[in-house]
Amino acid sequence: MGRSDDFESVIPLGTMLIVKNPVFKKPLAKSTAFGLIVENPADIEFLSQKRMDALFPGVQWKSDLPNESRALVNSVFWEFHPDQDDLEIATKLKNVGNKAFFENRPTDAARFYNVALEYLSEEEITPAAVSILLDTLSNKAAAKLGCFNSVLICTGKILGIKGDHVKGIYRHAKALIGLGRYAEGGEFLDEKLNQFPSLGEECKDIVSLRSIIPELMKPPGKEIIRALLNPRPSETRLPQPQPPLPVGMADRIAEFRGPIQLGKSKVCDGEGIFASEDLEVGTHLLICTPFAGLYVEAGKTKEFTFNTSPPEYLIGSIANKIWLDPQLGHEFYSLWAGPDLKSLTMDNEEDAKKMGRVDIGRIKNISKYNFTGTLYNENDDEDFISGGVWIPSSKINHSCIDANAAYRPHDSSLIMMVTTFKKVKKGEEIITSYLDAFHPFSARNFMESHGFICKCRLCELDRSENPDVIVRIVKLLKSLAYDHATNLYPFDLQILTRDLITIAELERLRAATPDLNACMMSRGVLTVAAIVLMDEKRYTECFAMMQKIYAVLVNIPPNFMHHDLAATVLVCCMKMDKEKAVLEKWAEEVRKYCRLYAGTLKHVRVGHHPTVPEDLRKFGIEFFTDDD
Ligand SMILES: C[S@@+](CC[C@H](N)C(=O)[O-])C[C@H]1O[C@@H](n2cnc3c(N)ncnc32)[C@H](O)[C@@H]1O
Repeated sequence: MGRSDDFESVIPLGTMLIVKNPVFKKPLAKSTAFGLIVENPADIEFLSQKRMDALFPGVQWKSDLPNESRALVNSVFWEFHPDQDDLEIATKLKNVGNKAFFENRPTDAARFYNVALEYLSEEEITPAAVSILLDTLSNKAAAKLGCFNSVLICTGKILGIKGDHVKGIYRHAKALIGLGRYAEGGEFLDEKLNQFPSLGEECKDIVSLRSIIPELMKPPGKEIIRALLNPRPSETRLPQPQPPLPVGMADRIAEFRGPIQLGKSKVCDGEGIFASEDLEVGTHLLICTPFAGLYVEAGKTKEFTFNTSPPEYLIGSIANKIWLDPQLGHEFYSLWAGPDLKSLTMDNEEDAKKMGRVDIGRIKNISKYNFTGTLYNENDDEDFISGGVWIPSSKINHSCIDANAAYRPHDSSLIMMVTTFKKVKKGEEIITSYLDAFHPFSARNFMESHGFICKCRLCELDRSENPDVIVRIVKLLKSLAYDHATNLYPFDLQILTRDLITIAELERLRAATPDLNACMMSRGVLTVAAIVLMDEKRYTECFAMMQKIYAVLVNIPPNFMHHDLAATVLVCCMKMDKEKAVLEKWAEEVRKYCRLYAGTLKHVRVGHHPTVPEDLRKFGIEFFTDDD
């Protein structure tokens, strides 16, 4: 719980703990101090002195602190005096709970509120205690971030005592909305607003919550899609996160499911997601919030990882969430838990029981095999951390080269969007790429990262390739002049000629399967094709090489390069005076990747060819269309 130098961040002296499976160890390998650790939050039960007295009357606990020790620790710990009454104690615990909540420790907050509630009997409650009980329940409801079923229990109690409790009404409606029960949330608010007409005046938040419900019931609009896709700033020395969503927008984004359904996967033994109708390019399939996620700003990652690591943090959040709201376990444990654990299903009675409990081993596996996000580098405080586990998108399987949909988690809001980047036929499986295809075969080790052997066309070809050819490809790629450390190309005609011969050999080595020639996407080849040949005005050669790059590129989920490479082909076509139909075709490719990657055609201004719209006008083509 909390920081050890802040006495109110730990539970007060005299609180009893029932601890199952405690272990005396260091919390992290790098920690200097040992502590009594439990991995599973469900293995600790906190009992107030009051509840202990009620459960075990007359029992004298030998472990009471000796006076000399008490004098030593008095400045650090806190406890209740014997002359304090229940209401005072409950109030103090509630306030400490609030403090924990504001310090972003919602689970600690929930524990303090639980102990506070032990001092507030709901049966024989005095009028003075009503307000503190309502406050505590209401704050506990707010602390249960994302644990909406438990929130409804708290708010149900509040509204049973006081039907017009403003925060209770607001949090009840928020929980119904969080559970996707939008219509019910709307009806509930209408009923309350009718019953208590002054409510709208007292709480503008209730009125604005009511007003966004119709929007939540529709597919997301363009403004939301653009904000979610808003790219990371380019041209910065350090990786920068995407711009944050406009204030208040996250509340207006609903969980969204496009025309998809679950089914038995065609690429693995488990489940997958399938198109339930023919899908166009750019169809949004999913918008969802993470079950557990983490965003840490650049510059704060060292401080964050002092006490924990990102995987440990996620495992802890998931465990706490299921502990606070066991019903959430039903959804979470339906995810793939790796080759060594049998998948659980609610259809099986034994499984169903297990799905309401905190099972740390299973949580660890599920977090590992279903994690999406930036990889965290322990030594780099200047990079941000963004990642998590999203339940709906976790059902999507992988192919290095034949993907048809892209994952796009927004860096700081952690809202995930999945969108098709190819046409998909009804009944076809939705496939994404967990890792880009242009990583060499040796780096695409899915056994290590995800517990499976990828059998996509590219992996099968790489696997069956003569080892000498693989060694040759690696050697050829290394010999290209592009310098990865400086991002520079040491231009000289002789060097370029040598590189062109090397690239021609790379092409020949995969001549039978040009769309599987992923080394055409390496930085060395891309720099020669898209920058050096273009600068040299050798458009015919540039166009020919870009065609080969494009054959690979179209099968890879769109990233920051796609629109710029399409624009390179388009510029070559203009320079070569190709017919208008060809220019139209490539202009449409540029538009497609601008929309897919950034959600707006204006993205054409970012990259090496910002004047494409003006250049196209000379050929009678308008780049910007009415729908942007
Ligand atoms: C994020 S889950 C995908 C959904 C999963 N198939 C399920 O049943 O819930 C990732 C797991 O799916 C399986 N998987 C995904 N793509 C695969 C592929 N191309 N070949 C074999 N297994 C794959 C692996 O077991 C992997 O660890």
